[in-house]
Amino acid sequence: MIGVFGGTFDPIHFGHLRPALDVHQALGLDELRFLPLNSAVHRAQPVASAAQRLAMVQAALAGEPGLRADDRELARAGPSYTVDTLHSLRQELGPRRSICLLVGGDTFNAFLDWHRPFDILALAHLVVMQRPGAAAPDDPALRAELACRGTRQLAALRQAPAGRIWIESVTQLDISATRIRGLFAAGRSPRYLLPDAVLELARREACYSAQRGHDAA
Ligand SMILES: Nc1ncnc2c1ncn2[C@@H]1O[C@H](COP(=O)(O)OP(=O)(O)OP(=O)(O)O)[C@@H](O)[C@H]1O
Ligand SMILES: O=C(O)c1ccc[n+]([C@@H]2O[C@H](COP(=O)([O-])O)[C@@H](O)[C@H]2O)c1
Repeated sequence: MIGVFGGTFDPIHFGHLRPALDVHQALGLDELRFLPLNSAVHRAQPVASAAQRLAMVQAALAGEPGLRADDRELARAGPSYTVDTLHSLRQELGPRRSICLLVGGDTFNAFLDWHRPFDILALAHLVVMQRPGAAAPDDPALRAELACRGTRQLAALRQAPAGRIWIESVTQLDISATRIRGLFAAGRSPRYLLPDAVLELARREACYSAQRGHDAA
């Protein structure tokens, strides 16, 4: 099984990395790929450049077997729709391999508003990185999908290439990229919220200096 974790990663931080490693280990994934988006379809555009965000993801994953960066969204012009990314991955991996799309709990709650969500579910399983003890989603349509597609059997994820929903309780770290950019912009250190190698790269490249930050507090 292959895991796919898309994000803005502006910058990548421990709130992405630890839950993703929890999922990697819990599901016994062969590989987990991190895909920085190019052009966001649902939020403000990133502050750091595509090359900088990719370099930060690569620095964060260096030396961790089974985790790697995948730059296919950056190589594709136009909006980074997840359905297009999964089509591209299917071409690479073939129709039978299980693909697990990792999403944070908050992101999952808005999943039915994504571009062609049911095509996404035809291409991949959804793995929701949930806060331990979190409530079920509010949206009745999403609850209905969860009721029929949800599984606690790993074999169900392995047997079908796509279409199931798995909820995984993960380490909860109250860290966001917005807060990290805010600390940079305020001239304060975000150390211990993200890997040192990412921090050094962000400093060296001045990715989030006060002048560049859109959302500096
Ligand atoms: N602390 C966290 N714990 C668990 N999941 C997270 C955490 N932060 C982000 N995620 C999830 O990681 C994915 C990518 O998130 P993203 O790159 O937008 O990071 P972010 O910190 O939320 O960024 P920003 O603050 O710029 O919105 C999303 O599915 C999101 O739900
Ligand atoms: O394809 C879509 O319609 C879509 C809508 C919202 C979010 N996504 C993807 O979800 C991932 C997490 O988004 P974000 O904003 O939390 O970084 C990222 O890979 C986005 O491209 C995708």
